[in-house]
Parts: sequence; C-alpha cells; structure tokens
Amino acid sequence: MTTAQFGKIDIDRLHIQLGKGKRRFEALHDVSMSIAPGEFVCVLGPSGCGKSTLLGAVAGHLPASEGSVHVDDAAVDGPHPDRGLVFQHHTLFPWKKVLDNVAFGLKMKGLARGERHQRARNLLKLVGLEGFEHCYPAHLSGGMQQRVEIARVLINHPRVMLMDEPFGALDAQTRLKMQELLLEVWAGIKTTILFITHDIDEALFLADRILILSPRPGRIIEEIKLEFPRPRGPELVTSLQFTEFKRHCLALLHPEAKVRPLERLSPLGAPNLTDIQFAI
Ligand SMILES: Nc1ncnc2c1ncn2[C@@H]1O[C@H](COP(=O)(O)OP(=O)(O)OP(=O)(O)O)[C@@H](O)[C@H]1O
Repeated sequence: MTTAQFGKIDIDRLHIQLGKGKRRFEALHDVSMSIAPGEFVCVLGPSGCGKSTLLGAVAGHLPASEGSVHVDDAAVDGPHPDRGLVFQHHTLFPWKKVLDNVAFGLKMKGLARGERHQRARNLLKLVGLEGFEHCYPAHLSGGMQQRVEIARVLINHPRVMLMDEPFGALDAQTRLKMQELLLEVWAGIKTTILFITHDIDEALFLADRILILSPRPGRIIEEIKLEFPRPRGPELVTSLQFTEFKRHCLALLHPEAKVRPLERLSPLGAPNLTDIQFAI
C-alpha cells in the first residue's frame, strides 16, 4: 500500500447559500473539517441536507458564501482535473468506445494516441474490465459502466476523488462488489476519497471516518472514526462492532425510530456486550 502525499482537504467555516431572491436559503451552515491525504471519508445525512452541495463546493462548482475550501493549501475557485468526480448516473460518451472514454482526459492534455490508449488499458485492467476496451457503454451493465467511470477519473491521477452516491443505482450484489473493488483500487493508489452516501452499511464498510450532517442547513453533528482493520471483506458487516456503529448511526439519522445512540462505542477488537443495550 502506498502512502499519499497529496489530497489534503481543508474546509473552514463554510456556508453555502443557494437559490435567488426570496427563495434564497442556506444549504450548508458553518462546516469545518480537515481530511488527510489518502483518507477515505464518507458523508451521511438525510435527504436534502446538503451532501451534494458540500461535494460541489470541494469540486469547485459551487462558490462559498462564507468560509473557504483548500486542497493541498490551494484555494478551490473552480473545477480542476486534480479533483475527479464520479456520480450515480454515468457521464460516459455513448458514441465513444470504452477505451476512448477512459483515455479522453489524456486527449485533452495532448498526449499521443498510443500513450493514452496504453494508460487507459492499464486502468481498465485495474478495474477488472480487460477485454471490454472496444465495447460501447450501452453494451455494459450498470456496474461495468461505473467501473469505466472510475477508470476515466483515475486517468487524470486526481489528488481527490469526489464520489456522489456512485453505487446508488446498482443492485445490492453489484453494489457490494463495487465497494470491494473501490477499496482494492484505493489501497493501491491511495488518493483521498470524499464519498457521499445514504447507506449506513456502505459508509461503515468503506470509510476511515464518517461525518454525519444535520437536516438542512447541513452542519456536521458527529464525526465517527472507524478503525476496522483493512483489507475489509464481507464478514465485517456481520461483526458485533459493525452492528454497534450501525445502530449509533441509525440513532443519529433516524431519531423517529427511537434507537438510542451509544454513549460509548466499544473499542474495536474488544467487543463489550454490556454496551449493546439498545433501548428502543
Ligand atoms: N441549484 C439549486 N437551487 C436551489 N436549491 C437547490 C439547488 N441545488 C440543490 N438545492 C436544494 O438544496 C438543498 C441541498 O441539496 P443537496 O442536493 O446538496 O442535498 P443532498 O443532501 O445531497 O440530498 P439527497 O440526499 O436527496 O441527494 C436541497 O434542499 C435541494 O433541494
């Protein structure tokens, strides 16, 4: 596993207002956080709380109303290929073959055809799509299209990957496979990942740290550090610690369910059964 040098994100007292005139409202309120190079951070929060807005601010698509966003100490003031975006719905060019979709970023940089195709092939291998270089996106499954998306972003060697519910449209089994694939790829390249999801299990499985946002206007209400050992596999989701953390997240995100948050999450590797008194 490599150690990342780049991809530090600093968000300082960020406020974002959206809409115009009387419809103007605050989407994010006083959000501050720092993400270390190579860290995997997931953001969870209720629908409409501003998760995509936060991602949009780091991407440079949405200006701060107050506060700032820095990546590697440079102020974010617009989009940059150093910050790659992956969405739920793919943005592949339907008229281009897989290889040309992935190589597109390098074409923009002026690299020769042979070089860009070679790099695209390497990345397609990394995401398990060797042999599909000459297919058109429409001939691939949803999971395969998301693999192409990931390769397409990785070809720019981004310092930061911004992922907005990238697996939200996939069936449960494909989603799990994609999560494992993403962890494998990330372990190799160690780019910083900021990942938005609605799915508590997904966040717990993937992240080093989870940030939970309040309902609109979004602000950080809790930060959960996860030290589940890596590499992580499907058995993790059935462990006692995983369940504890899941119940804790549920309590914060779905107060109507009256799941009580744990006062103290038991330390990883040392489950304490007396902690599992989830009064409902
Ligand atoms: N361009 C815009 N103009 C006005 N309102 C907007 C705009 N974009 C988003 N909103 C509103 O801002 C709020 C935050 O939106 P955002 O998409 O960031 O939330 P989210 O947490 O990602 O939601 P979801 O989980 O449902 O995708 C929502 O209430 C949304 O309706």
